[in-house]
Amino acid sequence: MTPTQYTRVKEVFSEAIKLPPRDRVAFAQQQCSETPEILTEVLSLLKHHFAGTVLESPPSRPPPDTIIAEPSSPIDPNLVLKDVWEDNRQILRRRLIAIASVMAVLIAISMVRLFTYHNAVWGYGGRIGTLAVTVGCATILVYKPRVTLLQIRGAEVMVMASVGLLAIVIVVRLMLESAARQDAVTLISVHNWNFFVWTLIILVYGVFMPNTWRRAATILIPVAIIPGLVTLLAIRLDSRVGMLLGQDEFGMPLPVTLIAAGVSIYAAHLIHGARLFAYTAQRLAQYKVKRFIGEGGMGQVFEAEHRMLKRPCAIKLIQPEYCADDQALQRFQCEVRATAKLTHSHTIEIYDYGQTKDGVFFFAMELLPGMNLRNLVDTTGTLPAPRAVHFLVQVCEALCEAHSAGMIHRDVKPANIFASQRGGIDDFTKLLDFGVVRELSLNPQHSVESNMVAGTPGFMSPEQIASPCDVDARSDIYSVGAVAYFLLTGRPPFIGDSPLETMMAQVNQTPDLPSTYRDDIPPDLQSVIMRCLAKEVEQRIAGANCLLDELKRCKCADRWTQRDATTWWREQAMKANAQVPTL
Ligand SMILES: Nc1ncnc2c1ncn2[C@@H]1O[C@H](COP(=O)(O)OP(=O)(O)OP(=O)(O)O)[C@@H](O)[C@H]1O
Repeated sequence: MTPTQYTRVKEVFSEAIKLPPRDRVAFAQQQCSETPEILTEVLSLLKHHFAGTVLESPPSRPPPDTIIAEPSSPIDPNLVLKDVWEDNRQILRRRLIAIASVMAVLIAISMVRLFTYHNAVWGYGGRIGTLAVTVGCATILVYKPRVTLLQIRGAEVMVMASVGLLAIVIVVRLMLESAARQDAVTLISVHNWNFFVWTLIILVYGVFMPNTWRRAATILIPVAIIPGLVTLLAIRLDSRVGMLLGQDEFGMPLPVTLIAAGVSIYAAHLIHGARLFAYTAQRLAQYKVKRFIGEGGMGQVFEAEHRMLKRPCAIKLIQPEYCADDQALQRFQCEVRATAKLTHSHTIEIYDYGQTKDGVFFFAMELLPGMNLRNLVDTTGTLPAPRAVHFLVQVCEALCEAHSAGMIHRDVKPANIFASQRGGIDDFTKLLDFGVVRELSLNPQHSVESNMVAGTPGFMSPEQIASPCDVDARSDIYSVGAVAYFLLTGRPPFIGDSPLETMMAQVNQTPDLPSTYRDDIPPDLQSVIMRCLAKEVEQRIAGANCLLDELKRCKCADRWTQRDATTWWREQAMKANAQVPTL
């Protein structure tokens, strides 16, 4: 189906569900009498709607001033997913068609040159093969707009690998021929050309293909090594290559391809950021996007302001690459709906959410001044016990509400707890990122995440790893214990060489006492933390309410006062100001 057809499906479905149930099918049939594929899609959605499996309309709090382009239409998450997948797949598809076509033209030109100037026939086999691959991939992509993302990535690998292989074969062959003729001048220029062409490929790929810097690095660093390997291969096949190359007065070329890879990775990072910024600014018409705050596992966060209300806010949107992943989108929607149901002052407040006409899903939340507890510990070191308890108490208060509403956070970790300054109160804590939350009331069959290991290894409970279907509120208690451990010692209870090793340790090993790493930890607080970290859920502190009581009973509770907090934040501000260079 084309994007236009999906838009039509959405329109008919949105209109149909405004009618009484008995009239909906007839309405859809009448609207789509000439387009059976649209009718099938609409009827299928209506069927699910009857069966109650379409996700319910969120949220209970606050009634968001939704900025969907057509406010009267209800959001249908199924259609959002389809729109977004379609959008991103099409961008990648079009780019690859362009790349494959350019490659095909270049190969065709080289074939003509080969024939005209050298009258040679030896190079045709490889060129014809590569031409077939590039033209074949481009043709399939042109005539099959519904290819999956995986198929597009497969085509990308085929095009790049075939062209790369052709280039390697040509260069090695030319080098060996030059060596056999003792032609140092040609050999050196082929060698330099080889580096030049790969440098060009790396730069073009970095600028042209939309990538995060990580993905660009994964692809481009190995590619940057190829020309060096090609030279080594030629030397290995004929030692005269090495001797003749030694005559190059300027010596081996600088590792230009590695430099180009570095530049490309940086460019990919800048372009990615700029693209996102423009993407956000252009699509979120009711918001003025001010600056990029940061990026998490699946979304970017921007500081913005509502144009009419002039209210500052933070906007989170799903990364375009993740739009191809239905589970990521469902997680994103789940986060908004779950968070919007909670009203506690220590839970982040959602102002607004929606999707734009072209399918970008986002939500606006309160903008928090301050920093998350991960950054707090990383920049200023471990916390005094009273301050750690001060934060933990507020986290437990937020969790009490979530748990009593049947929600488990499942990703309580320092990066998801914000130490902010709200309403004149310093160290006011906010719990964020209900991204992997699971609503207990949901039928597990309908819960997208229930059967998956989700969370952050250093702070996950053993049962979250061993039997993700069976987690209950006590899993969050374990994570709060791990957060407490981190705040006091600067490290989570287990650190493995890999995420898997950390998860295995969560399941099988007993953590060291926090006092192993720091000797001023109050014994009563240490005992609470260790009971949170019990492997057996039955031996763990039973719930957020109980943990709240236990924390409040610790001798150091209430020893961190507002005055302490204000002094701390003032000192931080002074330090930050002192670091600003004066002219
Ligand atoms: N409401 C907000 N106000 C100010 N900064 C925020 C807000 N929400 C998130 N941030 C910051 O934006 C950055 C990205 O946040 P995000 O929640 O996307 O990722 P994360 O929590 O670091 O990672 P992950 O989502 O993978 O767990 C973080 O530095 C976070 O502290």
